[in-house]
Amino acid sequence: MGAIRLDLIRRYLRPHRKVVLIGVAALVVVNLLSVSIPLLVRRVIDDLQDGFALQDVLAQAALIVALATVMGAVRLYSRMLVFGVGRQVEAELKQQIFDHLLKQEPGWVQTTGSGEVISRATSDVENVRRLLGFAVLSLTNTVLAYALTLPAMLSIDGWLTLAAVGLYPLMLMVVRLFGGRMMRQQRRQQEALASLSDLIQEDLSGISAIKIYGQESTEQTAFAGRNRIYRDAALNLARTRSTLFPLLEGISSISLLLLLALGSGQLESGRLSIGDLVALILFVERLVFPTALLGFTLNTFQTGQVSLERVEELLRRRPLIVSSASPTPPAKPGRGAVEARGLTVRYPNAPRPALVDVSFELHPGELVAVVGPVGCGKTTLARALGRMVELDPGQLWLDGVDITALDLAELRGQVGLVPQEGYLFTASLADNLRYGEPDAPFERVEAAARQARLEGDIKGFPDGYQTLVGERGITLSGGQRQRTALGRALLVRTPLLVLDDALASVDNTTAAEILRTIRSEQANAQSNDQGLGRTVLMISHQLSAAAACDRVLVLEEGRLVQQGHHSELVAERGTYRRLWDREQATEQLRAAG
Ligand SMILES: Nc1ncnc2c1ncn2[C@@H]1O[C@H](COP(=O)(O)OP(=O)(O)OP(=O)(O)O)[C@@H](O)[C@H]1O
Repeated sequence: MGAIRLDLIRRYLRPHRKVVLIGVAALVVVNLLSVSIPLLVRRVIDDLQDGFALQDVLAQAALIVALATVMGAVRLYSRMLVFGVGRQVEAELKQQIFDHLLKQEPGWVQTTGSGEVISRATSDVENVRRLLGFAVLSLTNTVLAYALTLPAMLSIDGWLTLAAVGLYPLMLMVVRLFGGRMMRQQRRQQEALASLSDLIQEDLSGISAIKIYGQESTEQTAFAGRNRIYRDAALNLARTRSTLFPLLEGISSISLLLLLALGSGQLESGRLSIGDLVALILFVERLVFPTALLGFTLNTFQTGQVSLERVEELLRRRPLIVSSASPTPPAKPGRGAVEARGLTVRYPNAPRPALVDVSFELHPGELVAVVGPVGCGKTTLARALGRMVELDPGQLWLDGVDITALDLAELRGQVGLVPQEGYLFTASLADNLRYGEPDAPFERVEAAARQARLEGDIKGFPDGYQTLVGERGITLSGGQRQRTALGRALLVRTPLLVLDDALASVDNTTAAEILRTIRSEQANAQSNDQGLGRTVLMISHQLSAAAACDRVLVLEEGRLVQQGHHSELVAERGTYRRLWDREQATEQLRAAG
């Protein structure tokens, strides 16, 4: 058995120490009462040898019943207190883990696997609850039972006591022998369960891909493999448990038999009264349960320990992307001016950087496109602007402030990032649109929907803006989903808007209308003297969309290889011209065929 992390257990229990202490005090009372009852029974039985007095017997019996009732009530109270602490710690820990998960960068959750994270946040936390509730209660109870019962037994007969409990160390040896194995098996079972949950989650998210490629049977085989591993792990653990506990029961029964056999001899020789023997039997019986329970308790301790460490490991994980300790306030009002100087981004464990030495400027109110072959780093650039990937300081500035020096919440209030796959929460369409500003009035929700060309679609939905969307709501088309994500970003008036291929599923006419709206909004802001209008960086696979922008940045293999207006770039030899020629050829083929 690994070293018990008492420091961790103490730390978790510290905020509840008053309740735990009252619970333990109640257990002391329970055990004192529990020791006094066999002693009372002994007196009654021995008094009976001297003659039967109904009044006395009834009085003693009433006392025993009263004591047993009080004992039961106090035991119930102590259980409620200590189990309550376990539940309380469980609730606090779940909240702490959830808060902690929200602080992590998205890349970590993706690489760790959500099944693994969910398993730690649920089943591991439950094991911790059992450790702090059941295990602490029963271990304290066992210690108290021994501490109070053994002296009482020894005062009756030392040798008989030794004979009765002499086999109990053997019981502990058996527990120790099986303990390490059970701990390893428990860990394997938890890992297998996490891997099974990962697969279910992944397959549910990728169900369309599975169907399109007809890979149901491959996935079934993969599931069967992981399911088998989980089943075997669970069976191994069950096998160890089911060998251990009958062994413990057997040993305690032998103890009782030994006491009866040796005790009756002592009775005959007159060295022991009947009351003494009955009391000893009652005492040994009292110890059977806490000792047998010790097996369960140690088991719970072991699994709880494993889980406690897994939970601690999760809570120790420091997010890579954090606000600066003394953040610089953003420029107010924000103008959306961006400067990148030698921007280099490398994902953790990636063999080479996704962006290398990229330098450019975005002027306030500009509409700039980013194009380039697949995997050239376009999305990474979008993520860098929203600081969704870790950056070294001194590479990227927003309105003259290094973005790593900005408070994260402030930064995200300045940069609207619209990903290609807009996520919809299970909520009304209106609430999805106002997700970034939950208190935004309905007029702004309508305006955002109008700008994102979503209004017409909403009219066709059963409950209009109140239609439930997301996982449990109606299914939106890819284009509707994208336009909702765009509307959500447009509602929050960030000075910089980054569209990461956010119009890819929107038809060309609608995409052009949306761009025109953004353009006229920029122009209005400039002519109304409301500043220069928001700056827009638009990542696109379609060069025809880039042609309508003020400027185009061309990336290739993580480097900025060209920049300029579309008309300049098509006139140059280079990546842009190559991509443009290819797009034109594809268009012509499509028109011809
Ligand atoms: N989370 C990640 N961890 C490690 N490497 C990554 C991660 N995301 C992207 N990459 C790698 O970084 C490089 C740039 O990827 P990025 O997604 O920025 O390209 P992109 O130009 O947006 O591609 P596409 O046109 O396909 O959308 C690629 O080599 C990619 O494999």
